[in-house]
Amino acid sequence: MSEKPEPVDYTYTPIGTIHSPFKDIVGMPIQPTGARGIRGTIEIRSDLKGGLADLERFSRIILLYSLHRCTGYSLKVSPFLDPTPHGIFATRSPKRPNAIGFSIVRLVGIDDCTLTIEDVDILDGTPLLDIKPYVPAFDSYPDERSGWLGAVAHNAQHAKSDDRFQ
Ligand SMILES: C[S@@+](CC[C@H](N)C(=O)[O-])C[C@H]1O[C@@H](n2cnc3c(N)ncnc32)[C@H](O)[C@@H]1O
Repeated sequence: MSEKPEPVDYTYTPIGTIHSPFKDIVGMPIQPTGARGIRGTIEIRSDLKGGLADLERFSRIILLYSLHRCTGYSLKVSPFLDPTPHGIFATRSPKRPNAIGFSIVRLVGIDDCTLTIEDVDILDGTPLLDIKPYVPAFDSYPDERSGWLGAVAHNAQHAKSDDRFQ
């Protein structure tokens, strides 16, 4: 019988900090589609500046960040867009076993270690873990099934967060 591997803990050091107009997790956009044109900035650590080379030629970037104001989680949640509970991994709810957020934002410009971005659904002061270029040829599958979100995803354009994940 093969032995079950021991789970390993990983530690990540943030590569920078995301700044946005949102100081409170309540009453803010729940996805970038509901934050069109809302501007923020990212301050990248100065020792990582060289890694920003060539990024300005991409109009969208993928941000992976720590949802640092969340503590704890439930395996079933009633997400913002549906009163019916769903398994946490079938939702984008912020309270998760590993509270990692994912947003595809517009890259407006880069000045030294400061990135200006738009379509920001992220709290001010959020620690940034990684940036990847958004590549439609890699990352877009518009004809795939969207589960329970298929019928309601468009509501994210207007929905605002409440206190259910505080
Ligand atoms: C529904 S989550 C979606 C985030 C991301 N677009 C995703 O899909 O992973 C967005 C909500 O998380 C909350 N939030 C944003 N930044 C956060 C942070 N740093 N810590 C805790 N909650 C945060 C806000 O209430 C926001 O409306």
